[in-house]
Amino acid sequence: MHPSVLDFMLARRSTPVKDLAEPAPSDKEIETILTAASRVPDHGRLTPWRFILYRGDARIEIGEALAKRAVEREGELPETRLEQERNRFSRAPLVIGVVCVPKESPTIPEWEMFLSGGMAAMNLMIAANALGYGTNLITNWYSDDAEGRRILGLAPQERVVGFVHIGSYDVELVERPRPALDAIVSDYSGPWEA
Ligand SMILES: Cc1cc2nc3c(=O)[nH]c(=O)nc-3n(C[C@H](O)[C@H](O)[C@H](O)COP(=O)(O)O)c2cc1C
Repeated sequence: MHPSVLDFMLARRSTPVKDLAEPAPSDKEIETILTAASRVPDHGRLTPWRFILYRGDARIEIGEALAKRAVEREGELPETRLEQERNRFSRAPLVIGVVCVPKESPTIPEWEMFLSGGMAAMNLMIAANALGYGTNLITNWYSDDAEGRRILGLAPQERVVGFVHIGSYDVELVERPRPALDAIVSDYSGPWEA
């Protein structure tokens, strides 16, 4: 591995969505980002994912629809909350939805298709970061809601891997605690026993 890739991986972190601003990646950069995102392990070459670009006015229309859906689910809501829902997809200049598209397979479990989707999302973020953009993957309530997914353009059988918010930023990224390796790594010590 090139040392700069390792340095990047050892320091990478997400950018808070509130700090993601214009300019968004250009069309050419988006193509590069999505080419990298498509280059991931994929058991059986099923391509069990796709990408949806949310940009421009579409983000405003989605916000209105999500605010309406939030009221359907929860009843009357304060204006501050409605404003939060309206802004969900317009806070960052570009949001890319990573969508898992389960494929029929006699041998490959759906679980592995989701894992491949997660890898696509990670590659997508790394590529955007390598081009100098900040990223943050969000799922939120609308990923868990069939009508929310429909509003966002997903078919009934599809699921959200994550909505990757992307933009430029000029803030210092604050580090967060990371797990200590000795808490999560061990040598194999035989079959599990309860
Ligand atoms: C599958 C998944 C879903 C997430 N959904 C949300 C979310 O809905 N809202 C949120 O504030 N953060 C969410 N996060 C966390 C953000 O991505 C968070 O900023 C990120 O994990 C920060 O860690 P990092 O700096 O190591 O990238 C989610 C993370 C994952 C992996």
